[in-house]
Amino acid sequence: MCKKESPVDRKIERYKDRKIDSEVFHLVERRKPIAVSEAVTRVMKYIKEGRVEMVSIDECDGYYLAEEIKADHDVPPFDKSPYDGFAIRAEDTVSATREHPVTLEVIEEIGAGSVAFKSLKEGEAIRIMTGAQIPATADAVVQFELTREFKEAERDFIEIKRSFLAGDNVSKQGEDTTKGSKLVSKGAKITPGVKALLATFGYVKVPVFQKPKVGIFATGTELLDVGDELVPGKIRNSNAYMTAGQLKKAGAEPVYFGKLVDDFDQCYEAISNAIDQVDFLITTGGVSVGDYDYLPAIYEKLGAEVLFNKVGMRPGSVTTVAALGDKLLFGLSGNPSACYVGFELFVRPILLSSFSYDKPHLQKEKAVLDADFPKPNPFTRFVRSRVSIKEGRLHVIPTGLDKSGSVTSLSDANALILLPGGTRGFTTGMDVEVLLLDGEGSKWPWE
Ligand SMILES: Nc1nc2c(c(=O)[nH]1)N[C@H]1C(S)=C(S)[C@@H](COP(=O)(O)OP(=O)(O)OC[C@H]3O[C@@H](n4cnc5c(N)ncnc54)[C@H](O)[C@@H]3O)O[C@H]1N2
Ligand code: MOO
Ligand SMILES: [Mg+2]
Repeated sequence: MCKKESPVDRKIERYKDRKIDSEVFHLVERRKPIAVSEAVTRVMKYIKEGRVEMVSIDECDGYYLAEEIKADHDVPPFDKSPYDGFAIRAEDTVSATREHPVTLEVIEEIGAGSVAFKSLKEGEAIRIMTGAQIPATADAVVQFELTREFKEAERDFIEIKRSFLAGDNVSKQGEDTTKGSKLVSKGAKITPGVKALLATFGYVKVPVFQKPKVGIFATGTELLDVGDELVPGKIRNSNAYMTAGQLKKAGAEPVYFGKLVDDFDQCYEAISNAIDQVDFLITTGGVSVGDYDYLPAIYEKLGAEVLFNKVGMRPGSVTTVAALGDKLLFGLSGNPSACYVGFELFVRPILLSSFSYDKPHLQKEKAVLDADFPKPNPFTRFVRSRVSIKEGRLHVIPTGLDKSGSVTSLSDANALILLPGGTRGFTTGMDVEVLLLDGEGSKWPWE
């Protein structure tokens, strides 16, 4: 029976070329950190426009438009009444005053959705409701409140005590938009307001970018399922659920493949089988330099090109991205805060770019720091934080323990304070940069 390779044997084999003399192996791989902006740039070289599909208007919320929306007719499509009242000929009211009102005979009544049969002659009015098409021969509308109605010999009349001009109280055809106008760009997120336009212009089916399928594996022998009881040495897998939530929020479809124990062969097998089933693959954990951190060796065996494996940032310095052909494999850190930040900085922008969304990166703003942050920042630091508006200014405060292993600082965070590498000693009241987790995004927030 052949002996199973130990993690140390495996490292010796992997690093044998990095020998500095005949005796000494570097069992710890030395990684050279690159700047966050450079790392994001390397990922963004892999942008591919997403596939287009038609979805029912009932199901299109949260998708991104794959085509611009253009008005194919005027809105409103006809002159219409903005009030409940009477459609009149303005010229009939020229002499109307409080003392000498004019009297008009009401010859027909129309509600919204109906069109008048009769045409107005001098001295006549048509009772009209809000939204109804203005009769061809009318040119103004008088609200009920400005008239006095009366009956005489079984006929209906109104009295008007002031004059009106042609066009008064008429919502003109095309006043909202005219046929041919560009209204919403390709790549826009479908919001309730966009849906109103889709419905207005008859989109029973909406052309959208398909949600990319993004596979998730959580690696770690210590991981329990959510429903498992805690046992010594183990923790529940939170990253898979967090990442799935981030994917859904970014408009992608998470495909959770489950958790993997730290065993090279099992991880390699599962990962290589999953790649063809998804557009992107995320793994969490196992990317650092530990004995059971197998992702680097798995990328090597897959023949994937590692775009980077060390970024000058905290948390998430070990975030690794590899490309297998044109498919990206995101090796996010196992530490929950590092995993979260790695997703927001590297995964989210390429997903949004595949929808032609023009602000795929987190939105950068300035905020007033509401707490001291004395720690030094050897690397660019992303502090999980909460922004709020106080007296018209954006304020920010960290949401909890600032360690990459912290999970509790994430629940309340709606921003990341961005502290440049090489700085220290931020104090209450200072201006800092923040990246908004729920903002509309930015084209490029990096220097
Ligand atoms: N000698 C060194 N050690 C470490 C370095 C280093 O440069 N030299 N980097 C540290 C940094 S920075 C980070 S971040 C972590 C990254 O570790 P991995 O990405 O390899 O992740 P694991 O080792 O698998 O786990 C780390 C941590 O996260 C917990 N974890 C893992 N998966 C999950 C999950 N799905 N849900 C919740 N928590 C999870 C795991 O139990 C560990 O506590 O490495 C440092 N070490
Ligand atoms: O990758 Mo680690 O998160 O920098 O702490
Ligand atoms: Mg590790």
